[in-house]
Amino acid sequence: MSSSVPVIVRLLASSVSVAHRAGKIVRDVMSKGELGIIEKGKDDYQTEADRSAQRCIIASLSAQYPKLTIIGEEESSGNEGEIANDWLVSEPDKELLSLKCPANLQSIKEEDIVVWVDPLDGTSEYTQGFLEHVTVLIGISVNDKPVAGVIHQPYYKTMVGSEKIIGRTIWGLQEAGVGGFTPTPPPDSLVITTTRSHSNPAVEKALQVMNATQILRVGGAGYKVLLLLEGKASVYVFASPGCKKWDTCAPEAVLAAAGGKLTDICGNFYKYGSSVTHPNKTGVLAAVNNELHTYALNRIPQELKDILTNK
Ligand SMILES: Nc1ncnc2c1ncn2[C@@H]1O[C@H](COP(=O)(O)O)[C@@H](OP(=O)(O)O)[C@H]1O
Ligand SMILES: [Mg+2]
Ligand SMILES: [Mg+2]
Ligand SMILES: [Mg+2]
Repeated sequence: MSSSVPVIVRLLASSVSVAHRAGKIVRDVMSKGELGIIEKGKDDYQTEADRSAQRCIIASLSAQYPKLTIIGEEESSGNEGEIANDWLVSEPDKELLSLKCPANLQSIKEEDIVVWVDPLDGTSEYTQGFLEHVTVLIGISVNDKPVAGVIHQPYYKTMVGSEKIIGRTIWGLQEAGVGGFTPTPPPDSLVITTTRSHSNPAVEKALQVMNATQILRVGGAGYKVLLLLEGKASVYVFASPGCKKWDTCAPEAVLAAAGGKLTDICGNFYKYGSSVTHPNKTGVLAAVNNELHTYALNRIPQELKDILTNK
């Protein structure tokens, strides 16, 4: 049956299942307590959870979709050996298989798709115990544009009767919409979200000029976009390089499917083709709708935009 489902929809359904599995790996590494932290650069860490979750996601997706281009945040050491069988996920999420595929994506082939994987977004927060901020991100792009994405939150708790369910998976597909959560309108006053662990004077300058009633400093691009989707903040501002394509691909896709917009701080969209450079050098500006995006864009001083674009 699934072969009659367009590849974009199948891939999204598979990504939902595999993100769920990767989330369990993230929790298991934490409960074992051996994080295996490696410092990749200044304020830039990798743990056993980042490495293992990425292996699970890439092995599972490439086994089922061998012609995809998959780009993951973590470098592979090349001598990791066989992957555990229970890390290989092959069942797509059944409900998502019935999603209506937008007409322009129906005949897209595997080889036309670039997948951006952030196995653990919010690593600083993970190591410091801010576990709600942690997400697993799988972004699906076609012709440079994020068209679908998954944001999985491994530590989100829901009560179903007296039973506690851990983890949730939010997804979005261009034109088809979003799922896995209840979209909520933005707050009445301007609430901004930004980095918790990577601030600098340019980031602070861009926040000062916004005239916000509240600033929520949280970890991860995925979690910040979740705050937008759930009506806790209306704008995400990060006037600094540091985020990469794997940080923004899935969040941009889900936010766009919900009616929002994610660009750089000059208002330009990033491109997600296989040959682009990884850093989002000109920062991140995201909002729940076009009006708030334009408001924030106009407030950012030209001087800051010039610094980030090296003018
Ligand atoms: N100055 C910087 N150096 C390295 N990574 C940065 C960075 N600024 C942002 N990032 C990356 O962008 C993501 C969101 O950052 P933040 O939480 O500060 O908003 C994080 O992804 P990872 O946790 O997946 O590495 C973080 O590492
Ligand atoms: Mg990282
Ligand atoms: Mg990240
Ligand atoms: Mg990461």
